[in-house]
Amino acid sequence: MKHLKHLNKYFLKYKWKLLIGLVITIAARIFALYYIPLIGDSTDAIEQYINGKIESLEVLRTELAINIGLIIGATLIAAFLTFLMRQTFIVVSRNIEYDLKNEIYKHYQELSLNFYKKNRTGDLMNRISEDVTKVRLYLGPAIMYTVTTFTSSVVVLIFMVQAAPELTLYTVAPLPLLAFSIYKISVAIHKRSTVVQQYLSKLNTFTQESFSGIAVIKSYGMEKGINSSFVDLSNGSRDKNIDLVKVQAFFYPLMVLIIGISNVLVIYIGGNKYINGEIANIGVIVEFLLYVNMLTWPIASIGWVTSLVQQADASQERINEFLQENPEITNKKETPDEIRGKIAFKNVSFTYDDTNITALKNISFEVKSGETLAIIGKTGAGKSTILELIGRLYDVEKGEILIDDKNIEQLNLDSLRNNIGYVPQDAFLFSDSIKSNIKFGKASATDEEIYEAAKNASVHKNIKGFSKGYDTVLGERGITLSGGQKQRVSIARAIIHNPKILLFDDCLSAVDTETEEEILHNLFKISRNKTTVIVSHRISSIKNADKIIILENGEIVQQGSHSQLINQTGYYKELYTEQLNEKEM
Ligand SMILES: Nc1ncnc2c1ncn2[C@@H]1O[C@H](COP(=O)(O)OP(=O)(O)OP(=O)(O)O)[C@@H](O)[C@H]1O
Repeated sequence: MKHLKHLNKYFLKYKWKLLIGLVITIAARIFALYYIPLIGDSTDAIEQYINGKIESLEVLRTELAINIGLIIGATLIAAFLTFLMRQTFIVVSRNIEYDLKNEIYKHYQELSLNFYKKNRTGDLMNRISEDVTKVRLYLGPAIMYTVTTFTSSVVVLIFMVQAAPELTLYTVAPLPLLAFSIYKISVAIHKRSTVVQQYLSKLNTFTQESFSGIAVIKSYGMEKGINSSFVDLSNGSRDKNIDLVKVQAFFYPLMVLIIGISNVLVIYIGGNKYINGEIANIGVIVEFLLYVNMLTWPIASIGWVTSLVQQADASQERINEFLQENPEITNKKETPDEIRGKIAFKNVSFTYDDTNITALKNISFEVKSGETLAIIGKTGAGKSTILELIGRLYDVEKGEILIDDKNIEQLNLDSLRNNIGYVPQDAFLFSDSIKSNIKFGKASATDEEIYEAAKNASVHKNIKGFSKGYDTVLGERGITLSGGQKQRVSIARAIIHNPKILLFDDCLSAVDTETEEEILHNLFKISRNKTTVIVSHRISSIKNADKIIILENGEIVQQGSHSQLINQTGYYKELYTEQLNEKEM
């Protein structure tokens, strides 16, 4: 139970509703059980009439009519109170579920990129959905049934002991066995349903991947192979489901068996006692039969609830594990900073935690505010890493990164990030309209501003060509943009953000040289007062940069302007000659 302590703050938040729920539950159970003594009473009245103790049929009728009226009244009140009970406990559990999901989601958003690399997306999703659902079963049904079980048991036992103390002992004796057996079955059900769930996620991942990769599957003619893998997985899933059903099949027969035993005990022992005159009225036996049946579900639910609580505790442990994870990148300064855009790296070395790859070694350079820096180098040289470090997606362990001559870690994180427009290598667009995707860079942007940004990214004409224009929906529900179109929408998003620092990570690779020229020309105009860092493999994209650095295996091997570099032997000159020849061919 120790992990569930995390939820105490929510219990405190909803304490009044829970308290009201408790009072309503107690009242509901008292009214729900009230009909049993009345039935006992009515049976006694009939017995007394048969024995001649009540002489007139009229008196018997009146007594029965009063009892029936009371039973109907009590049942109606109990039904209404039960409705209110669910309205309090279950509604509180839904509210806490909502709060908990928000808490986890907010925390996920604060965690650093490293966290996302170390943990699989499926796992993150499971903890915020499946695990929270399990915790909700503890918050709602488990607590509600615990309260009802406790109240019902106390009320029933008081009624039973009052009517016949010794008979009570015999009749309730098998019930703990019922609770224990249900607990055992619930645990077995839980184990097997976990396996069923695992198979289900395997099946889901498999089908999702095969649908996403359908073009590859078809072009390689792999449909049959994929189909047989799916059948294998489905067979596994079916077998595990059958295993689960086998255990579930025990649940109700076991309950019926144990209730049966209790009923037999009531009739046998109660009957004997009545014959021996130890019990005065036959109504007591009728009452006991009803009590035993009333007790069965609450007692059985002890086992079920225990297993629910155990599952919830395990789930909460998984949730807490992520909630206790501290963001590696933290804001160390509360007051905002004005960013002008000067960037300097001083002997920066950087190693990725997860792969232990040293991506940058002793890197030093400086870009003045408003200047353009270009980075070029072979694949894996560390170019993207430099951009990620400027956006402080990671902190460096060796050396220092300065923005406007201040250590990047001492700047207000929001100010820094709000002043950066980052276009990553793989343009990511949301499954939403093109307009919303561009507006992501500036929520308050007007249509004119959106068109202007798209024009500067040379994608306006393409968008206008779609039948729904800027309202065209992208992604699974909509159209798929070409690689170059995606890159340009992503550039428009960065432009509309109007940041002080623009970071372009090889984001013109999928556009033709003519469009590239056009975009670069536009960028030159709009980035006059912005610092721009462009990563590219094409000399044409970077030749106008104020400074160019050439990276090799994480080290700067050359730096200078285009005119300086083409006159030096090295990678830059080789690439330039190669690309010049390609153009001429
Ligand atoms: N998120 C990451 N986690 C671990 N290692 C990484 C990560 N990103 C990059 N690396 C490693 O760091 C090195 C530098 O990668 P980086 O992406 O910076 O190179 P790049 O020059 O941008 O390459 P490309 O031109 O192919 O994009 C590579 O060896 C890469 O495998």
